[in-house]
Amino acid sequence: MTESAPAPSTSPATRHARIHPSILSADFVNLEAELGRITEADSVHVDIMDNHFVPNLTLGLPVVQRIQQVSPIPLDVHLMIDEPDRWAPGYAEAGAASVTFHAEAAAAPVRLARELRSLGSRAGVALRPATPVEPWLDLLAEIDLLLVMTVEPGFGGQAFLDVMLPKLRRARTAIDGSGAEVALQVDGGVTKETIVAAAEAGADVFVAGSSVYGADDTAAAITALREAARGRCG
Ligand SMILES: O=C(CO)[C@@H](O)[C@H](O)COP(=O)(O)O
Ligand SMILES: [Fe+2]
Repeated sequence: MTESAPAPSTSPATRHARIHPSILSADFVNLEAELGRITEADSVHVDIMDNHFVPNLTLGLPVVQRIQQVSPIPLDVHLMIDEPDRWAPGYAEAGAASVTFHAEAAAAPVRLARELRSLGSRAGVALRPATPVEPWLDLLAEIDLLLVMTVEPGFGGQAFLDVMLPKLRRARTAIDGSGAEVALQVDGGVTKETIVAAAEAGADVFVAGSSVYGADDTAAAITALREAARGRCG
């Protein structure tokens, strides 16, 4: 593992909110400076979109390799791409702390998760809003992160889908019951208001794009998110 942030905990007593700003809302022409605005964060969330799995195109492996070289904080890569079985291992080889692929796109998710772990990354599985979590609850031992999308993937700046809260609660109950160390991440529409309900539903890792990069004081925005979630995770 390359991540220096604390490992996720399944104990409510020790679980704490981790804030992962998404550079999807950053200025892509000034990425190094934009990374310097989020040094308070636990990880930087990097959204990879291929214009096939989602109707948007962002950046790819060469840019992530370069970000990895200059980033002061670990990389949390979110792959919104077809054929993750083929492409995801490259991001682990680049040194990403975690690599998350979509359940809907993976041909052999368990094999892929094992490969990512063998390359030194945490392995994450992401679920679109309409994808049930139940099939994954028997596979928690095979993954390190479960991402419950709280918007349809593809774009920043959308509203948080609070209809995802029951799914988060079911995932939290299963994670706690499994004994597996699996982080429960939410991504999409996270603000200092919506983070409260997400944390109370059991999420402990929070991706925030526009609510961090849209703020003049990004450090204060990160702190406000962490404070809003504090004591509510689990
Ligand atoms: O994966 C995605 C969008 O598909 C996200 O990571 C967005 O970047 C979140 O942006 P906000 O909803 O926080 O603005
Ligand atoms: Fe994302």
